[in-house]
Amino acid sequence: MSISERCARWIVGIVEVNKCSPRMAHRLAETAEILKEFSVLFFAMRRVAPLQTGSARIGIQNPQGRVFSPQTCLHPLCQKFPPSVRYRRLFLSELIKRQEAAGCDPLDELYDALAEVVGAEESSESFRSYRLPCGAFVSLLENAALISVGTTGLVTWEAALYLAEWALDHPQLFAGRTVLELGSGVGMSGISICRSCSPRRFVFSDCHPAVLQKLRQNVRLNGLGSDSRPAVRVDQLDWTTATGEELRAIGADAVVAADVVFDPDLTGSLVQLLSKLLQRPSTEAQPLVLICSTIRNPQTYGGFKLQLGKPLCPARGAMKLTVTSRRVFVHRKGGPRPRGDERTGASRLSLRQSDSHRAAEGLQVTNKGFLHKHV
Ligand SMILES: C[S@@+](CC[C@H](N)C(=O)[O-])C[C@H]1O[C@@H](n2cnc3c(N)ncnc32)[C@H](O)[C@@H]1O
Repeated sequence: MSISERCARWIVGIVEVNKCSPRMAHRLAETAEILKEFSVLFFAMRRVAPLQTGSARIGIQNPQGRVFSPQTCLHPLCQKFPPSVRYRRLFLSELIKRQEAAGCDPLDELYDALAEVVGAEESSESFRSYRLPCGAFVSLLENAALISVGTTGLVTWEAALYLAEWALDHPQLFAGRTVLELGSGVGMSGISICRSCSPRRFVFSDCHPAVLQKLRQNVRLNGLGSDSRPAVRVDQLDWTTATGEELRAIGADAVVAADVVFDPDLTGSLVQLLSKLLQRPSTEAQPLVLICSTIRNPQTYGGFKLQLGKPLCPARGAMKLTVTSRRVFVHRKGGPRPRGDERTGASRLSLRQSDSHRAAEGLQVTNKGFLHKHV
């Protein structure tokens, strides 16, 4: 009997029981939630430690423990876009160890999968897949190291997840628009926006050749291209050299960027670029410009805002963008504050990473200055 047949049998069994047991219905719903959480953590290569709590919560010693594997290491997505060899090895060893310790017979398929990764060679790149709220995954080829070949652009940074999550909550700001992303890196925010916010056109951009190569690969892997909907392009665009003409030709109605404020030597050119993007005749609408940042060094970030204030004449405007360590909010100035449950709601892209409690901030940049709020 195949794993899926065995699982199906188990789930049917539970559903049968569930018909006459509210307690079981509650347990089934809890199990489904834990499995989803596991699947999200596994495919985004997050720490395997929650396996302990998760397995304790749904009881790894009984057949339920077996449902972890079809949602993770035995899921077809794991074949198509596998997480790193090292991660799979750790995950499988832990899963098998826990099942054995609980006196339960691990599935043969788990031993087979472990044997496969024990002998496999480690690579400097592997896939991370991020589950969108609609249930689909964005799968990205990323490097293992945060900095490699002289760039930070070969991994997804936390601000990209925040930006994606915020955009997914505000699709109306992107629907039908031409969106330009600056410093796209491996493409997480942009691909999520393309998949969930219905822009008309999306232009990814970066300056580094290795990043552009990986970005193009990821865009293709996620079914996007010049003929897709939205129509997508990947441009080489360097903040230090991009001209006003080049930017006007893109014709962006919205500009987004995640984690682009990290180097004090670059902030000047980034601010100049933003000014060029916002310089439009008074008859034309200003593009919406949203920058999402992780604040690692308050001096670097403060310097960015200081420079942003100078050429763009700081002024108070109509919208505030708020980023917390878990979620991003926008609300009209003087309008209703985000609801309490929105503030504390669980992150939909599972943003719990090592630096998730670091301060983060979102800015809306206008030609009159920027609007922001620290949290
Ligand atoms: C920290 S990474 C962020 C990548 C992605 N936005 C994310 O959050 O995952 C910074 C990105 O900015 C790009 N970058 C740095 N300097 C740049 C410049 N002068 N022009 C264009 N892109 C630049 C890097 O190549 C890199 O992809």
